[in-house]
Amino acid sequence: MEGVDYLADERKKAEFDVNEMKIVWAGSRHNFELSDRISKLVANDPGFSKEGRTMLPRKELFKNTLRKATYAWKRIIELRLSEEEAAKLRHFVDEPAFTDLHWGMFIPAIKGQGTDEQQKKWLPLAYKMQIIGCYAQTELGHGSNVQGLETTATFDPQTDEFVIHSPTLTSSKWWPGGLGKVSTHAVVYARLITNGKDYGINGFIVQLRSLEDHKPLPGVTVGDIGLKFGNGAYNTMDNGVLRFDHVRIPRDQMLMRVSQVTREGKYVQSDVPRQLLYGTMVYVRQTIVSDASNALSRAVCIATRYSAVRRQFGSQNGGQEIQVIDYKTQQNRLFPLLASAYAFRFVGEWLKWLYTDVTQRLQANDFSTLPEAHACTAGLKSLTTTATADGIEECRKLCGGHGYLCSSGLPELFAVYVPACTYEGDNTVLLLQVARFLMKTVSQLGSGKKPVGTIAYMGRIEHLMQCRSDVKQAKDWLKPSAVVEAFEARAARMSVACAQNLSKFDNPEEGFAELAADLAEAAVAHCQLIVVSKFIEKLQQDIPGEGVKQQLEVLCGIYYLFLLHKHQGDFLGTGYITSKQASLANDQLRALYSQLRPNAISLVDAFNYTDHFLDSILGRYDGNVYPKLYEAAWKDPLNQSDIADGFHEYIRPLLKQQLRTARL
Ligand SMILES: CCCCCCCC/C=C\CCCCCC(=O)SCCNC(=O)CCNC(=O)[C@H](O)C(C)(C)COP(=O)(O)OP(=O)(O)OC[C@H]1O[C@@H](n2cnc3c(N)ncnc32)[C@H](O)[C@@H]1OP(=O)(O)O
Ligand SMILES: Cc1cc2nc3c(=O)[nH]c(=O)nc-3n(C[C@H](O)[C@H](O)[C@H](O)COP(=O)(O)OP(=O)(O)OC[C@H]3O[C@@H](n4cnc5c(N)ncnc54)[C@H](O)[C@@H]3O)c2cc1C
Repeated sequence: MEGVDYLADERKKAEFDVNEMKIVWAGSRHNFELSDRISKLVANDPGFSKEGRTMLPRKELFKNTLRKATYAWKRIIELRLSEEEAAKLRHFVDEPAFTDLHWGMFIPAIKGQGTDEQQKKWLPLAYKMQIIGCYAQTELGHGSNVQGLETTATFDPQTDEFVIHSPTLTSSKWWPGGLGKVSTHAVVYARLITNGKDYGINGFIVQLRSLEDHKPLPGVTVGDIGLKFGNGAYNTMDNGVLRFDHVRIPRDQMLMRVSQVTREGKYVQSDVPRQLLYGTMVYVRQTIVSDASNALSRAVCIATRYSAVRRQFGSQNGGQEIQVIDYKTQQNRLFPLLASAYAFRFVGEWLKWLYTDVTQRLQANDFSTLPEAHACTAGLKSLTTTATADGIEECRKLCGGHGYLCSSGLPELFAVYVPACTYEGDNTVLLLQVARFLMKTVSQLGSGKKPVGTIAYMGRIEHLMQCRSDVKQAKDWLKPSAVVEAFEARAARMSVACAQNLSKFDNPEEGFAELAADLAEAAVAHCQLIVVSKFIEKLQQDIPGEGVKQQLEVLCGIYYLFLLHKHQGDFLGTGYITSKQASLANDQLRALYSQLRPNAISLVDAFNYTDHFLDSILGRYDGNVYPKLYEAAWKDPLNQSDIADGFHEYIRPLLKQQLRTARL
């Protein structure tokens, strides 16, 4: 029945002020009002309808995305939206498109690596979308190993130009989003060669297509790399292939903030570290961490609402069956994901602060916090995207059979999200970067260099190596100091154990390769410590709203106790806790599930998602699942006629043959 709220009883159970929680989730009242206004604007505009998206063949799907992206731009101009509002609008349109890379990577690359003059020339064109750009780094042969890229940019002093060339098949650019069919320009990463010497990778702005007829320019071969995982999903994006045959660009199209080539062809390295060339990746990894909470909360919202609607078994005296959300096994799979969504939200907020801080320092030529920023963005990108991708899939399973339907919204969400574990740095490769940072920190202990920031705990290494948990009863696990020390001791001990094992190798690189799996685990322990600490720090702030802080405390407890339970081996193996204390942690975790249960629906309502954004019958705000599932089935193209296309060609002859066989 339309207009009935099937989840109303659940909503009445809430023990906190949901409107205040919406503000905590959004980060501020301003952010809440912005998201609320723009998400409704998008939801109410038929131009942004998602109807039938998963059924479209690739060409139509892609054209539909072009239409939507252009329509979004039209609305942005008509409504005179600010940059912040425009970014929100693109977010709520909720369809991967070339504009993600134009705004999310092409522009940041020019801002981060271009000189003032280069920014003055290129940014206004990009801001008005008079040129459309992408980020062309990865090649067919190399993605993770950026130093192994093969595209060359050779300086020709005769003409004051660079010659961009793809010398091998494996040097073909491969994967850049927006490249295949749309971009007119790219920031291309290539080996800079001048006076016969190879100076390694640098970025270059290269025009790819005519601004008149969109044809590839002479010497440029460009196209789409083909269909990707999932129906619809990321196939709205034109990930591309690109080859250069001695394409010439003016010298001033080399991005010259980090290093320059003079008119005479002399290579000049400025006093900023070369690692700034990787700055766009640091920026995007930070945005990916913030985005993880968006994707996970969507899946959790769907699975939580559906778990309250769905009933199986346990009817007594003809009464209703049990809501599946009341099964402890369902809670043990679902509630830690709900808690993780909140945890990732807060660590994302903190990472944004860290990124802003490091950017301001870089502008003042203070490069001291860059290694930590790199380790934090790489590690948290890896941790949050892995947990989110796995979490979305778990939510699909939590919805039983109906979760497998595209109309649940979960298959598409998973297909769109899962490449986040690979793009912007493969998650294992990124963990190994964190491990290098940890090993460097351990090796410098005792040298007088005091570890600071997220690694400050290593400064208390002697204590952390020998302390023991003093938890005596389950509720002791609610003390923040007990928890932080447990996660610090585990991370410190795992790092020190790796460092000790590494010291047994004559060649440190050989040791690093041999111990890589242990090192990656130590990196995970360090990153989990960051997330737990930032959640606990959040709770130390003044949080208004009746019951809001209490709910966040429950979520925080579930987040760390679930991790403690899942990684019990680490905590027990490093000798910080006893098996009795591990069991008490589990008792406390179960108690927290019971406290969370009446608030579960309101905690997902606090995400403030419109039904348009969720795009899920199982996650509908009103819980009116069954009639809508039934209705949706009849919209499938297969149901346009009672008799299937192909009946006369295939089914009928088959039936006839069976008839003949039966008569034999
Ligand atoms: C507002 C809207 C936002 C919307 C969001 C926009 C985004 C849209 C979303 C999705 C679309 C999809 C986008 C996907 C785009 C891409 O995938 S682009 C391609 C990304 N590629 C990678 O991430 C490659 C991964 N590889 C690397 O990062 C590195 O090459 C490596 C770190 C693995 C290199 O290893 P290695 O060769 O050992 O390093 P070196 O180059 O020798 O450098 C060593 C030193 O440099 C330090 N370092 C490394 N990376 C960084 C960095 N990023 N920043 C700072 N420092 C770095 C490293 O720690 C070493 O330092 P030490 O020498 O001091 O130890
Ligand atoms: C949807 C999508 C969009 C993308 N968009 C862009 C874009 O816009 N622009 C762009 O330039 N690129 C883009 N990429 C490319 C992406 O950045 C790379 O695919 C990514 O960096 C991983 O590199 P790779 O493919 O070389 O993986 P590989 O490095 O080949 O990884 C293969 C396997 O080897 C392992 N491995 C590799 N090196 C090591 C090591 N040192 N130690 C241990 N294990 C290792 C990995 O863990 C992985 O399991 C995109 C990719 C995808 C999937």
